Amino acid sequence: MDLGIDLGTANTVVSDPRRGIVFDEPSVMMLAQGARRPRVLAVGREAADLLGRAPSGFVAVRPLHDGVVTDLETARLYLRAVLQRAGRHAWTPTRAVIGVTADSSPLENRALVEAAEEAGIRPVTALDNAVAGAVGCGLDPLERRVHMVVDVGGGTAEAVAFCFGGVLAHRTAKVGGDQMTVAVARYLREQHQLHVGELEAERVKILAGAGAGAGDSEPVVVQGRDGVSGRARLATVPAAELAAAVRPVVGDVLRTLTACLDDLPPQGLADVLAEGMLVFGGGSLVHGFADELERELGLPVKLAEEPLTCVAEGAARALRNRPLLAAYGRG
Ligand SMILES: Nc1ncnc2c1ncn2[C@@H]1O[C@H](COP(=O)(O)OP(=O)(O)OP(=O)(O)O)[C@@H](O)[C@H]1O
Repeated sequence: MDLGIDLGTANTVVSDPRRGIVFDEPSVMMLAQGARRPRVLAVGREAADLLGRAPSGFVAVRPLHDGVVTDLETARLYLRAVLQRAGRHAWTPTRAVIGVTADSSPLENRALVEAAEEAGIRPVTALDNAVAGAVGCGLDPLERRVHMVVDVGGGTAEAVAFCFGGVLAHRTAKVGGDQMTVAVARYLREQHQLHVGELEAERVKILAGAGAGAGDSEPVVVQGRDGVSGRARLATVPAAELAAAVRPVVGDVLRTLTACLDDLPPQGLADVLAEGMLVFGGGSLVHGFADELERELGLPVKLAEEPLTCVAEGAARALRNRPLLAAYGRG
């Protein structure tokens, strides 16, 4: 079995070149703390549904923190449970490419590869999320022309420029979709005197993004608690207002992109100015994101067709591209 794995801080996506996307759920698992070793009770969406209502003795754990594995045993248990849910039997020989962040260290990559090997995957190759996403969108990272891609995840945004088998420049901002959620909640509190929880703020942010094609003033109905009376209340907020609320976070991403562009040699910059940049990851779906980048940077910005799954799809496709893995593989 061949698999491409995008093990993100927020979501895990697994792609099988023959069957398509076989797992696409939140990166969380619920464990029962047994006398000897922890037992996996639920993984992905089922585990996320238990958050905040798990009985005592159950603990929710995430396999990654800030994009890297911090506990080998947790990562191994998690990957094994995900593979089982993805339809892999314990005896099925499985090889995989797993996405990693561009600024992860060799030690951090080694930890992820080891966890995957212990979960029964062999061989495992780590590949930059940016390169995998580019492959998933049909770009060829081995050609001589420089491509630049931007992956906006939950807690980080990464800009990477590459060509001919090597990375020319990469920059990371420690902000992403989760900071946009926080910005939406703060905006509603300050401008509409409406207190909303994190889940409602995220729902509203996603809904506003989904209406992006329907015009700037498509309103979104928000449910919260009135800041003065404390009673439940609804508010109707135009999507454009929510785009304005997340603009400071988009500004942080923009500064990172500008720095990455500044790092490029003149001919590389010329390639990017002519071709534009490709954006993907959940955070890139927020209302007005690609338009704002295009306006501020003055170059074409293209949103991936499948921004949430292109990294896993590209990783799966890369498995059959030996020259690509030889050039960009990281462990
Ligand atoms: N349609 C949408 N509109 C706006 N934001 C969205 C949408 N879908 C997902 N997001 C946001 O995208 C973020 C998660 O993105 P993604 O799944 O790419 O992250 P990840 O790869 O797991 O994280 P990381 O790259 O930080 O490890 C969350 O903040 C989520 O709220």
